Amino acid sequence: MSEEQTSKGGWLSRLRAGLKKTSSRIGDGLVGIFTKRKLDAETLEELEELLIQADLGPATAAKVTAGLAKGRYGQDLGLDEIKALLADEIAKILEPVAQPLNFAPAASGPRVVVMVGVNGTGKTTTLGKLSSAAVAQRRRVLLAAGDTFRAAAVEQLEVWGQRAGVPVLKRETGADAAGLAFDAVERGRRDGMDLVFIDTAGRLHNKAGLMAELQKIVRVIGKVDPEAPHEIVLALDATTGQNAINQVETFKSMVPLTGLVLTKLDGTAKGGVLVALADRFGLPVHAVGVGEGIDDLKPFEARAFARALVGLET
Ligand SMILES: Nc1nc2c(ncn2[C@@H]2O[C@H](COP(=O)(O)OP(=O)(O)OP(=O)(O)O)[C@@H](O)[C@H]2O)c(=O)[nH]1
Repeated sequence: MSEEQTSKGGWLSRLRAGLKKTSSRIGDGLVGIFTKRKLDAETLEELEELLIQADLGPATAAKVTAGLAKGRYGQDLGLDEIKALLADEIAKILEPVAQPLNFAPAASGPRVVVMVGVNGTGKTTTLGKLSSAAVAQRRRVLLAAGDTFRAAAVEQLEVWGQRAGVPVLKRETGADAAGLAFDAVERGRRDGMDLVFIDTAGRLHNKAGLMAELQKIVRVIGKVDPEAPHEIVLALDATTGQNAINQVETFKSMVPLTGLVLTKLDGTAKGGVLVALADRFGLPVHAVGVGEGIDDLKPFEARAFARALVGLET
């Protein structure tokens, strides 16, 4: 087995292990619904309810159930067939959004990526992991510690910078985050970086304060490079389940989001929320986090995720 296959196998088994709580919930539910029963109105209703409980949300659960039932009404299907059909329906929703973050520089200069999200969703960790992945692809990365409010957040980003082997631009606690972002983009251009990753604070005194700060960061970056920021990525914590939907709505109303990352998929029973997010917003899902380590973030793969979600082996 090649090194890539080994690491991919490792990654897939970690994804499966991470999604175990979600997949057990779905798998056990399916056993209860389909053992010795046909695909009829009652079983389909129970399936839809199960998918809602697994955080797919009502609209997506209805869509998946209808897709699965189409042309199969009244049939007697085995459990593995049901799982495979379910995975196919889910993969159909996920495929269009499975788009890895582009690590190539933009035509206008370094690709500027601003990471936004509520406190503790994994912004800093994700940027550390993304930096490491980009370095592995021989990209030159600059990290900017835009959460200037918390000294601990800056320190944490510095630790990640050391681990990934990339420089970290920081300022004293309380410094203007937009000013720091401006400097980071300028320095990134001057130093010939491929990527400038900008961390931001998740919570200010209130929503209006956060909105003003994020909008200022975006505006100021645009003064250095009118095309920037090229990406505004929202980090979402999968353990919050349906609340992730509200977070997308909130951040979308503040800044033009270009993509999502979903963290903490390890050990949550709410992994199905990713399907709801994909269906509802259609925003690219760049990566999923399945642990706290540097290698625990991988480009999101629709089919592998869908099959792991329903508890299929491969
Ligand atoms: N289990 C698990 N933990 C994660 C994952 N991603 C991040 N974490 C942990 O979640 C916690 C919060 O992550 P941070 O990266 O500090 O989150 P943040 O959004 O930057 O938070 P603030 O700095 O408070 O704004 C840390 O303890 C991380 O190790 C993941 O995929 N799985």
